Amino acid sequence: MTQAASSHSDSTAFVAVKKLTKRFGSVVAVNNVDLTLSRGETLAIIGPSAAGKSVLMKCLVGIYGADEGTIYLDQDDVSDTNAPERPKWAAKIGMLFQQNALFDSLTVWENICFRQIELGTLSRKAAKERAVELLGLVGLAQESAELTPSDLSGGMQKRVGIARAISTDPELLLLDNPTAGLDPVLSNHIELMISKIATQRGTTVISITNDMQIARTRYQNLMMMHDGKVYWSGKTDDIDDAHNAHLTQMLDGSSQGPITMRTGKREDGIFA
Ligand SMILES: Nc1ncnc2c1ncn2[C@@H]1O[C@H](COP(=O)(O)OP(=O)(O)OP(=O)(O)O)[C@@H](O)[C@H]1O
Repeated sequence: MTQAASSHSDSTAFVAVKKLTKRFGSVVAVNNVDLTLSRGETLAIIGPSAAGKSVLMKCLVGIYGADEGTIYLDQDDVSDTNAPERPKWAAKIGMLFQQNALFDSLTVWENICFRQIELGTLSRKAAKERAVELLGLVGLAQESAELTPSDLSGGMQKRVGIARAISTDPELLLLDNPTAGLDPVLSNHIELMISKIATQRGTTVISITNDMQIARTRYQNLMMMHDGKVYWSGKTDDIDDAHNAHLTQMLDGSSQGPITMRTGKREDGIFA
């Protein structure tokens, strides 16, 4: 994935982020971040609060443009929000937002196929059929289709959000904390479902999580962010006990600032 771990050159990369920086006033939310992923690869992004994880994801989906650096998706330059290639990518990216971003005034099925209804790419009848099919895929009963988000539990809302994110059969799936606030059993269930979707459809998945165990077991690659920077990135298979202990400490805040990982991959000059 990232330069340290990928065996692919940038010309074959599906996601290629180079020296990306995004500021809000004096806050450097994303600071000189590099990220390279091949098509069909999965990546977990972990890091403490305000690390820049969500802002990075919002740059990828096109909500924010790059202040510096570039974002290429399948070799299309989408660094700016108004890049000519951006509209094409709107349909090729599915995203689950941190708070699900479901519309309370719409039914579950209308939420799931919101985009298709708005753009008129599906009739309402076809959209409902598609939504019901997706409900089955995320493990919800078809009777849920006529409910509204406020009728659903947090876990069910997450599933509806994921169903909406995959409703266009996206090439790139971005998930901002798909298991936040859920109990471990449900978290595991949802992550298993995401792995299956990615494998069956060949989808490239980038997911933010606060759970090291899930990151290590369900994703091929891991990137740790802190203060807008990448502090570690590599294959999850390469994470040994020492990495795991240090990364977990950074994640839960019990380690302050830069740490030395003798066995770690050098990234951003932090690890020796
Ligand atoms: N729209 C915005 N305007 C101003 N500052 C912002 C905006 N969005 C994010 N930030 C700031 O950018 C920094 C990174 O925020 P981000 O949401 O990416 O963090 P995060 O790693 O996703 O954290 P969390 O896990 O708590 O969601 C934070 O300092 C945040 O306050």
